[in-house]
Amino acid sequence: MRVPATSANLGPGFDSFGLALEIFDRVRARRAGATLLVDVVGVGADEVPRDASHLVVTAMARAFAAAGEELPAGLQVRCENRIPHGGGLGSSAAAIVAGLLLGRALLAGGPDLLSDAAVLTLASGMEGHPDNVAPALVGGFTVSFPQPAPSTSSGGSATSQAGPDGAVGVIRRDVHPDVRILVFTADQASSTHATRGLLPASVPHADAAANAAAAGLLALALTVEPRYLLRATVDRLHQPYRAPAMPATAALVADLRAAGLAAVVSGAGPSVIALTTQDVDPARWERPGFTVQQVPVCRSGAETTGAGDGTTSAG
Ligand SMILES: Nc1ncnc2c1ncn2[C@@H]1O[C@H](COP(=O)(O)OP(=O)(O)OP(=O)(O)O)[C@@H](O)[C@H]1O
Ligand SMILES: N[C@@H](CCO)C(=O)O
Repeated sequence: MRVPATSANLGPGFDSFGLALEIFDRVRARRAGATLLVDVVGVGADEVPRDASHLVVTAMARAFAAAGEELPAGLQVRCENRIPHGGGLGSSAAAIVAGLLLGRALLAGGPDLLSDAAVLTLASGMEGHPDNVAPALVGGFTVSFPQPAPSTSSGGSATSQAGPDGAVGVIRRDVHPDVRILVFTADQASSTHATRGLLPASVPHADAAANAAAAGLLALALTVEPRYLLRATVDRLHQPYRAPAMPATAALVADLRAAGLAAVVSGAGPSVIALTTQDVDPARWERPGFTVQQVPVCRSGAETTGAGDGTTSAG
């Protein structure tokens, strides 16, 4: 199967907004032999485990467990990775989504046992937030939100909290065709877990209000009114608190914004994306520590292709 990179938050949409990008990890799995074999090539190959603790395998096991089954002992998994690990481009979400979808595909009657909605909720639970896994699954621009539990949905409002099962909903839209995405991939890695620890437990009301206004505007700017992109990508909830841990990222975002480009920290950083309708030469923005390229939005999300021989692949 092939799963896209994703950029989460997009400035003000902390833990909710996400965008799928045409940079792909490709993963294959098949029932074979009597033991688990994990083969990894590409980005991060020297750093990830080759046993059942590999994130793709963990997610496959989670899909089997959700169907009341155990992961088969004999399994071959091959990962060809292009999404940088710890870069803020959704590598862990891609691994989780790949594992859950491959696990479902290898289960007899998998799609009946595990709906797409169930996969989204399982993936969000594993990742800890839905904003990367949602676009990795469905592509495009996504807004994720807590779903009220079915038992409480009648009369529920848009402000309902997540149900007891932590169910997640998603709305997907195509990005306006004039919007181009520049991706500044950082050479350095940064742990999302660590940089979430930099965020305060509470924020000033004025900052929350500013983010609410920007997030609403951004949903419109990305889909119908791109001229508002710069104003819509102001964030006061996470980027200021993370800036001291990634000064080069903060400086790049500031420089791009000063030039009129709607730049934001990608996910938890340290990579950066800029959203623009201008015809920008990426070479003009080359910086030490970053690789810059224009990347199309991935409209399709994760794609699975069964080989019909017990092999399931994405990509
Ligand atoms: N393809 C993969 N295979 C196995 N493990 C992976 C894979 N991708 C990510 N991981 C695990 O997830 C960690 C990175 O996750 P983390 O959430 O910190 O960063 P990210 O997902 O790249 O960035 P962000 O969540 O900000 O978009 C890696 O260090 C590794 O342990
Ligand atoms: N919303 C998450 C995204 C991580 O990719 C965060 O900013 O921590």
